[in-house]
Amino acid sequence: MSVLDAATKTAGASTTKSKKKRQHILINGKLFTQMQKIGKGGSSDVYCVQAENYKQFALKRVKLEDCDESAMRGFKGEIDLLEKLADVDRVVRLYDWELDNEKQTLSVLMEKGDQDLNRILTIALNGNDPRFDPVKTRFWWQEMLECVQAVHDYDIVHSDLKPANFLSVGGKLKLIDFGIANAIDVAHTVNVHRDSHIGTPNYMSPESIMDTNAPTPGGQRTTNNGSRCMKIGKPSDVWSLGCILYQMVYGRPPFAHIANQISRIMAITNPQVVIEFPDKGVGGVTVSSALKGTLRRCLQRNLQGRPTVKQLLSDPWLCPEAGNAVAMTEDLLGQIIEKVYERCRDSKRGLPPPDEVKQYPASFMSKIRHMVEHDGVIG
Ligand SMILES: Nc1ncnc2c1ncn2[C@@H]1O[C@H](COP(=O)(O)OP(=O)(O)OP(=O)(O)O)[C@@H](O)[C@H]1O
Repeated sequence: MSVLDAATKTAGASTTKSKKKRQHILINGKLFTQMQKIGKGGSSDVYCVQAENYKQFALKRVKLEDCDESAMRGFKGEIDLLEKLADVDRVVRLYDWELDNEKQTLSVLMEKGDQDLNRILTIALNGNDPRFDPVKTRFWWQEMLECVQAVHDYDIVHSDLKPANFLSVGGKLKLIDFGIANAIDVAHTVNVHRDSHIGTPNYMSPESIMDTNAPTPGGQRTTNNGSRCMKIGKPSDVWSLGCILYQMVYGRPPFAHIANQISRIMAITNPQVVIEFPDKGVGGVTVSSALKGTLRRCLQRNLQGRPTVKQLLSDPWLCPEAGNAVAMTEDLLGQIIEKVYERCRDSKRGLPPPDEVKQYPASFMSKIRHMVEHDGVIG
């Protein structure tokens, strides 16, 4: 669209007819009043619309003019997925959709959310005195995990997890934008088409960046229509979740400090580039060992080593910690007592002197923290 077109479309130069068109929309015969624009994606605009009963919905309008066949398949795939997930509480509800061949638009009517997580994080991180808040972070982390677990239960990999794709609906997070998600087939790995409008690589896993157009040892190839495909599995979603958690803690995703996009992409896939996990988060707030452990495990380039979302939901970091304390299990306490008992029974060394005993608490605590941070297990 030319600058003039754009100016006359949005300025008062529109006719009554076009004004009416903008304000009232029919979707499969049902009338809606178009309100304000509430979001914008790479391929769509999202509006708040009101039904005749005053109920509000979100309407995603996708312009199909410049879409090729594979992009069309992608949009259709998204609708199929949303229909399949209609009863999943953690996925934004699809109410209706309509393809207008004449106007070349796809309209998708959905449950309306309040704001996306990107907006929530931007406000929190750009405020006057931004500080990493473990309580809020734990809340959002659990919410995100519940969302992703809900789709993983259906063997669906979202594959484009980023803060903007989590929507807060009445204080509860829900997933949106299944544009490049796909059902997982055998071996929990799928080749997923990713079209040309890739945005930021900040949340993309190393394996999703690698070009898998070359045949793999497993013999899987990508599409034969020349489109670029990637190998994606549930662990890719876990990496992306780790990037979002990292952003909440340290103020930016792990590779966002690398300004050049190509260098950033190369850093994500290069195992020599080590991810730093500083002891202090945004505003100098201490980052617990358990949290660093969770981050480390999600952000492993070796995807087999990453925890599942189910494991993350019972991860030590989600268990409340008080200050410098660590979570204790019966098994772990048993191991500690046994170690002390063995030491006391060592006739060659004799009973431990008081100075040695005084060091036990600090020494055991540091070992437990190391176990939590590096192995994600206690006991
Ligand atoms: N149901 C909804 N309720 C409220 N806001 C929404 C809703 N769906 C989308 N949005 C807003 O619109 C933005 C874009 O939506 P969406 O991610 O679905 O579009 P897209 O064109 O598929 O984007 P992308 O370029 O990420 O593929 C979202 O980040 C969100 O802010």
